[in-house]
Amino acid sequence: MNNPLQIIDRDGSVTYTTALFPDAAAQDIFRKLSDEIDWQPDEVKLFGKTIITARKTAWYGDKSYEYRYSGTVKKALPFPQELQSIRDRLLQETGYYFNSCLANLYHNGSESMSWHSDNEPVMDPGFPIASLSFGAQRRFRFRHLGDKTTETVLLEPGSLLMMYPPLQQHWQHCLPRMAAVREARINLTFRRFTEHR
Ligand SMILES: O=C(O)CCC(=O)C(=O)O
Ligand SMILES: [Fe+2]
Repeated sequence: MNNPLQIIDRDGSVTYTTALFPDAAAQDIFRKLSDEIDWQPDEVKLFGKTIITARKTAWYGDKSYEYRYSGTVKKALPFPQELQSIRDRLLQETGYYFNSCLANLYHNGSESMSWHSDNEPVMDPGFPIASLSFGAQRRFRFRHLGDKTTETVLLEPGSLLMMYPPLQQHWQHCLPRMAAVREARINLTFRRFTEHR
């Protein structure tokens, strides 16, 4: 693993590490996750209409946590084998034990994720979010809510992006479209769900 690069260092912090998983390992993980994850289209409610996204997602957790967003409720599935071993590796590398994971599948560069912060009340605000990338390389952007400063990072396959608190209170992020990208990308965001409510 290479040394982490500091992307943001105010109002929270972001570090980026290339090759947490080297090329061959990252490709192997991509194949396994393609098969293993229970990919489902996402339902997003916008202005009272339900929109089915092309991007697919799946949500995993230690317990069947319920996660409400955009007018829908999701129940976490138990961690499958490959995802479990990736979580073990993250614990070993970062010292953080993540009890949930949201997986995203972007079939090509036409699929994206718009500006948002991951500040849902059910997520532990004192815990970082770990984001892993496999498959196609995509740009990732941050925008400060106050002064609108932006930062851009290219997310390479096998890389690890760590977002530390209180980043989600001050910055938004997005995954823009990249029309030229033909290949699929898998993203895993490991999070800490609050158990006591
Ligand atoms: O695909 C990505 O890199 C980001 C996904 C994301 O921001 C999220 O799931 O909250
Ligand atoms: Fe996010």
